[in-house]
Amino acid sequence: MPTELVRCTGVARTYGRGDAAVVAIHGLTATVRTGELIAVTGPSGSGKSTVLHLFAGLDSPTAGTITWPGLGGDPTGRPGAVGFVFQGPSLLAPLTAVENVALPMLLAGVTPAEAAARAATALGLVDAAALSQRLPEELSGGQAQRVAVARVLAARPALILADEPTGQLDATHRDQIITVLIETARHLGAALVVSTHDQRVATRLRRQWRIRDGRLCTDAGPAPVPTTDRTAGDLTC
Ligand SMILES: Nc1ncnc2c1ncn2[C@@H]1O[C@H](COP(=O)(O)OP(=O)(O)OP(=O)(O)O)[C@@H](O)[C@H]1O
Repeated sequence: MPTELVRCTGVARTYGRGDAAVVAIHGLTATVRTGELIAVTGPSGSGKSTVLHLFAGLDSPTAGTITWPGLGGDPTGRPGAVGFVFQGPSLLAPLTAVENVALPMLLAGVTPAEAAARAATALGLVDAAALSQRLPEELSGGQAQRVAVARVLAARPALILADEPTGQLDATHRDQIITVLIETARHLGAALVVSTHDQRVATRLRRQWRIRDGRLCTDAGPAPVPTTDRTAGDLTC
């Protein structure tokens, strides 16, 4: 029986106030369960990153509620529960690639020896083993993105949130990264939520969510969502 990892009810996120207010997300009622593979697509500025940040507990709703039943509460207080691949640069500048990958595991209490072994394996999975001793400033944007993916994979989270994880990658690495994210999620029994502009990435995932003007919709994509896979009453607009 899949476990509910994230449950959103009537969630809105508004930035700013008054005339300057931007309603990034509204009326979001959705659930993410273990084992689900979800693509979040939509135009630039439609609210994809906001949804992922809310799911991670990195941002808070201005209306509605978010709970994390299967994670035991707000994931920000639980190192390792959620893995987040950020859209922009996120590696810590003073640390080498392998140290960046190992750090979240060390913070979660993994022994240094095991963290080192898992970091090396994860870097290999994203074709970045040869980059392990480089500092972030010595990596290209795409190489840094692959290291950031390795950092999440190695930590073995229950919920993997990836915000445009292939945006800076060539076609070969794009396919490799989405494959390794899917295979790792399946192996862990984790849920994977990927925001992307790239339909070739979106179609690799089983559920398709489309966001338009801050509202979450289903989308008749190449991987249509079976009606039994929906949360009743949500995801329509
Ligand atoms: N910190 C902020 N302050 C004010 N407005 C913001 C802030 N963050 C996001 N927004 C606005 O919220 C809306 C949704 O932004 P979001 O980054 O979630 O979109 P997105 O779909 O991820 O875009 P992209 O595909 O370009 O990354 C946009 O109108 C954006 O300008």
